[in-house]
Amino acid sequence: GVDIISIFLSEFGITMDPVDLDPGLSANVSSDFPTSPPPGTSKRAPHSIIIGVRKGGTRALLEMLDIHPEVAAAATEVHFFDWDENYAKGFEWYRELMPYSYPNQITVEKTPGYFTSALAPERICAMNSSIKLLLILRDPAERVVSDYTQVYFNRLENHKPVQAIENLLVRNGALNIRYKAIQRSLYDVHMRNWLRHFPLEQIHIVDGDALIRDPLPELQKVERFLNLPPRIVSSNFYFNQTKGFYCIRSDGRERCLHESKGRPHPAVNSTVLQQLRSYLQEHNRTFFRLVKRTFDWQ
Ligand SMILES: Nc1ncnc2c1ncn2[C@@H]1O[C@H](COP(=O)(O)OS(=O)(=O)O)[C@@H](OP(=O)(O)O)[C@H]1O
Repeated sequence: GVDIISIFLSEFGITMDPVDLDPGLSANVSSDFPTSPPPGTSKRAPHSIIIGVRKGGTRALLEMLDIHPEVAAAATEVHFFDWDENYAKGFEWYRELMPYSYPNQITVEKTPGYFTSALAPERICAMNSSIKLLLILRDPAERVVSDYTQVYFNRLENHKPVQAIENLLVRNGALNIRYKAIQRSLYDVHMRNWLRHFPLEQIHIVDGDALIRDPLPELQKVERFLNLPPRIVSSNFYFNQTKGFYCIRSDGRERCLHESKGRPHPAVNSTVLQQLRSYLQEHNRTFFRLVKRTFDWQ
């Protein structure tokens, strides 16, 4: 049940878990916003939430969706539904953190921790049971390595000791399935929790690997899901050779995501990686059945 998941998730890796630093874009975005709200705008509860997954490409998805003139994106991660101390501040506190938007716009926030939070689904459902949810997922084994890499760099920055990924993935010769990064990649476990509160049709899954290779088709699917008129076009994206990722061109400006997005991953011992992949395989299959769709995660 839900409690078992949360106990399981919180049991291991707390000490190595960073506050989720997500600086967003490297370009100066704040200068776009005037100090007083534009006439005719207001702060409104989100019409859609990007619920995760951590390291799935949530920042890229939000920034790319924000190209759309009818989208108003929250500037920072809010962590309202997954952090009890924020949830206790109440709904008005949450709404205040939303961007000013015009009546024809939809408000979108992203907090990657919602997907693996035991309580976020019922809390979001209590706010708005017909809200449209966006979930961006990538190959769950690759996600584990990305998660490790994020923690690794945060620890380096904070002058804390770091470990090789194999030391975290393996305990006493076996795969350490209690490692938090692995737990977060059990998409079937978390998805079940969401499907208890929302019908599958209300959760659109964005293929995070496809978004990296070619963002436009994934964004077009999101436009349709959100009933937005098609406004995002191929010239909104250009491949930056130095970064090795697509960057955004919009309103006459070009910008890439922050340098913490798209970091090189460490090489993982192939036997350990194989152990990880075979452990995830059964969970992936269950997940495909749950969402009535497959992904090329192998
Ligand atoms: N266009 C573009 N530019 C840069 N990075 C991109 C892009 N599209 C997707 N990604 C992938 O996004 C990964 C980070 O995911 P998140 O933003 O969800 O991370 S976080 O949970 O908010 O920390 C990040 O993971 P890493 O590669 O491990 O750094 C990227 O692979």
